[in-house]
Amino acid sequence: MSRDSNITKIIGKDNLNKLRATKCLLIGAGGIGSELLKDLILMEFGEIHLVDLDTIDLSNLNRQFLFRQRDIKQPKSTTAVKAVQGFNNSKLIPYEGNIMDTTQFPLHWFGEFDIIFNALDNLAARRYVNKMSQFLSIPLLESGTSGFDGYMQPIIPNETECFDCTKKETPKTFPVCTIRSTPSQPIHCIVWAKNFLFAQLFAADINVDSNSENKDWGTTDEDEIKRIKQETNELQELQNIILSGDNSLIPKIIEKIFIHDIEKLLKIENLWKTRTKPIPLNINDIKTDLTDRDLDLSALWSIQDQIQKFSSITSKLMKRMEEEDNHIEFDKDDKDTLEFVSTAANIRSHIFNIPQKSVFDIKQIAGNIIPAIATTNAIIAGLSSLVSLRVLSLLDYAKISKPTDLNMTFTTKASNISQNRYLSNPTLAKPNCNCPVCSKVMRGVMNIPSNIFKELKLKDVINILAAKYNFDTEELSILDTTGQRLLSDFDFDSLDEKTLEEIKVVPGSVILVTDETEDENGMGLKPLELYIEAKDINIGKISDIALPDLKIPLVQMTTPEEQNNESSTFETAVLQTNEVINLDIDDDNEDLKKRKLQEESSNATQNKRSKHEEDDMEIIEEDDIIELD
Ligand SMILES: Nc1ncnc2c1ncn2[C@@H]1O[C@H](COP(=O)(O)OP(=O)(O)OP(=O)(O)O)[C@@H](O)[C@H]1O
Ligand SMILES: [Zn+2]
Repeated sequence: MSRDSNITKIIGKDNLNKLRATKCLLIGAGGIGSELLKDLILMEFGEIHLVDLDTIDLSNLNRQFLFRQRDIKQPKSTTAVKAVQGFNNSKLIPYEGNIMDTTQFPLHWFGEFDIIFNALDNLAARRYVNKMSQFLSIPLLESGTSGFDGYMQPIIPNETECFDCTKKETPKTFPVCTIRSTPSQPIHCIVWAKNFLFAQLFAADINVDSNSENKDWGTTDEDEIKRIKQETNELQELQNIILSGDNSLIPKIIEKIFIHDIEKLLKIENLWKTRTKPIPLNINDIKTDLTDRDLDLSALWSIQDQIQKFSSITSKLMKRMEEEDNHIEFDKDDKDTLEFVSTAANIRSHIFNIPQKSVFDIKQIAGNIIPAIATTNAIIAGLSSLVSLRVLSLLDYAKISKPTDLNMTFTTKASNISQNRYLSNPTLAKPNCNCPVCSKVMRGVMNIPSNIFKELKLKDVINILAAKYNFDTEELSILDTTGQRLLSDFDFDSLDEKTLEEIKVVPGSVILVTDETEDENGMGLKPLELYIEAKDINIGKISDIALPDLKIPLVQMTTPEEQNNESSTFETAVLQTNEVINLDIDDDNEDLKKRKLQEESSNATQNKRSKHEEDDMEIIEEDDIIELD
């Protein structure tokens, strides 16, 4: 039986030829990406371009089956391509790089592909690729897994909902005061050990900004804020001990953080009115024994063992600081850094009467890991590759009459829909009319000759845009959505005389152009989002700038209720105008926190990163990072 007989049976000879002429982009060569690469090769896609920014880690080998021990530290994309050469008929092109790097991957590069597969592990890159697919109207197959959970969503620009049509959970954050003063769960102590103590002592360039007046401390208690600031300064002194390399000073570190700091905390009586008071370590428990002992990483150690291990690991890390340029990053796979964070967290837990955790458990939490399951990756990648045949209209017996006939898939557990089946696969929804990425704006590419970025002024751009789209220059607001900066509006024109180079509008920037003019019915022109591209011509002129030919429709700018609420006094009317402008800016920018996206209860993908409560402890899932403020 020939290699392609199965795929020929499924899609037919003609369609196989079309597939062989199809060029696809696969982003991510990790868990899902390895599976997808194998699937796409076996299906015989014509060209597969594979992008990944990372190198191979030991912890990848259990599921990223294309990699072997000898490949550790090698780039994922090139290694994956080498691994499949033996059974490959497709043209494979690997790239080492960040897909968001506009120099390596400019917009027109994305434009070469017929279809894009996302096999990523973070929100920022997923959102970015979603935007690129929207700008260029290229179908995107989005996917993700977390343990036994997973989802796969085809996105057909302008026809079906995009990745940003539903609100995604933002990273979990903890108030500073919980972490620094009143921990009550193991995770609080782990965050303290990793993000404050370890970062301060070993990652020398991480500067905790203790004096920032605008910082949200999570408390208004002046004494407590003062204490946190002072403690931060003292931590810097501890860093000097680490840098001195003198391990006879290790007991001083222990005394400071596990006795003196706790005693200071106890003096803030307000904190302990409703909480159990912490009990500082006993000075007699602090002994200098720097022997490096092997302890069971999945067991709970006694407090004496924790203190002993903390001392010996600190001594080891002090030595490494000399060898590693005074800078060590926390890495869950670096046993020394993991054991430092584990012992520091557990000693703090002991002091605050919080259950301790094994090093193994802390590795999961501090590394934000839900163990990845190879089978889930295989299922999701399989569905993604299979559905791509329907997206490309190559599956004659399952033809679609419209893109919303396509199905997405998610695991039932991730959606809470029904407990009786593993997968749910509803058809796709239409774009959410409030989506800041796919619905609320028109979109296009502005091509500017590369030589004129240093002479083209923002004012010139405003005039060019106004002439092309009939905008009112007096009412135009321009926002750099990449950097979240207002560049110009009716009462802010100080950048108008600056050149694009000066205001850092560069190839790859995305600007949002809004004409604030409204007619008596609250209607105005739909905002326009423009991707800035550099045109490589010899000596380009302003007249060589190319803008998309778009007919910009009128949309409702102010709702009738907002109009009715308009105040009669001048002062409040001005306030309201400002408010409307701010809301517009927020609305049209996915990353600003005040998004007013309506949550679509029918769509379950938003629940896909559920939060487990386990042993009174929160486990932070895949994309979540622990942020402190
Ligand atoms: N901006 C990006 N550009 C290119 N590749 C990216 C980008 N962001 C993430 N990736 C890649 O996407 C892949 C995601 O794979 P996966 O979820 O299996 O993560 P992993 O890092 O391999 O494993 P784990 O995080 O579970 O240890 C990774 O190989 C990662 O390097
Ligand atoms: Zn959308």
